[in-house]
Amino acid sequence: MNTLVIQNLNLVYANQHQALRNVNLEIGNGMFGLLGRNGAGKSSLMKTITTLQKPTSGNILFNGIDVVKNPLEIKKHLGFLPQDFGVYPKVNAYDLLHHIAILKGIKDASQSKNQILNLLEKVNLQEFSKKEVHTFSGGMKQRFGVAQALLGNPKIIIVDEPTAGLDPEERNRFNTLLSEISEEVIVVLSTHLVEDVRNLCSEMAIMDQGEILQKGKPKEMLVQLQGKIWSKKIDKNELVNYQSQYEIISHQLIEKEMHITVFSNTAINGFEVIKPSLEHVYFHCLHAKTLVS
Ligand SMILES: Nc1ncnc2c1ncn2[C@@H]1O[C@H](COP(=O)(O)OP(=O)(O)OP(=O)(O)O)[C@@H](O)[C@H]1O
Repeated sequence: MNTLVIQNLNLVYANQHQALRNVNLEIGNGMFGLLGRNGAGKSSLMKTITTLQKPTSGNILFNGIDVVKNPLEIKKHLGFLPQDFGVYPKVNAYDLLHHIAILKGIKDASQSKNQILNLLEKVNLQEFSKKEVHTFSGGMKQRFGVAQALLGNPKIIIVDEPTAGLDPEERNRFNTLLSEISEEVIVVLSTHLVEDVRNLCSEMAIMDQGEILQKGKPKEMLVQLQGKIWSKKIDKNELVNYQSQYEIISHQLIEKEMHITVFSNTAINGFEVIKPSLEHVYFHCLHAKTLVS
């Protein structure tokens, strides 16, 4: 079992913007979802875990070793799929993986060749090994990104917003691949898509303005909202009125009719109770934060 322990992590950028505020997390093998809107601090946390940048204070322990002091300890076990995965133009998939294998310290030529061929098969790109990577579709590039992240048999894989820009079919294929590889390694998935977390992750954290607002198992978070989510169809002109009275966690126009979803510990006249979803957990969590601050 691998472990990633993050303790009291703070990050203040040179312009004095505090991107991480006292972050504490414990992550084991499997898929961990880090959910937050744009600017929440997810990439800042990912880059700090991968040691691309140093935190202002706090600790990161990978399998018990302090990686801020010993960055190599995580780097040699790390696969990283960053948000903007740049590729060199005019280089085919096989050659680019070969180049990355050398950068990762895989020196043995036959070992490198075997790994590359296996990985191309795993991500279903074996037919395209001689095709230039910059000509790949978005989904193919992301799968190529997974292949490069898996080179060298990492114990921890960090993926930052991996499904942005993928069509639904590519997203499904990509997500299936991620969940297959997560059984024996840690996969940290940063995303603003609740759906990806719901489908894939057994543990999650919700982040906003550099802080972890809530963490745990999605299933348990859903149980906590049982019997507290209420829905009603209203006239859209009444929305402001309802907003002043209730904690509206979402409103949606469905076939020109306004449906509101409200958090309430007790029954509300005229509303029907509905089954909580992870979207409700997320929006309630963000809303509760706005009420406190
Ligand atoms: N190098 C930097 N210097 C100063 N501020 C930064 C730097 N990088 C990020 N920020 C700021 O820190 C905050 C968190 O950014 P970060 O990229 O970590 O968020 P995010 O959750 O990954 O969002 P996104 O999905 O949009 O990338 C933002 O307000 C951003 O503008």
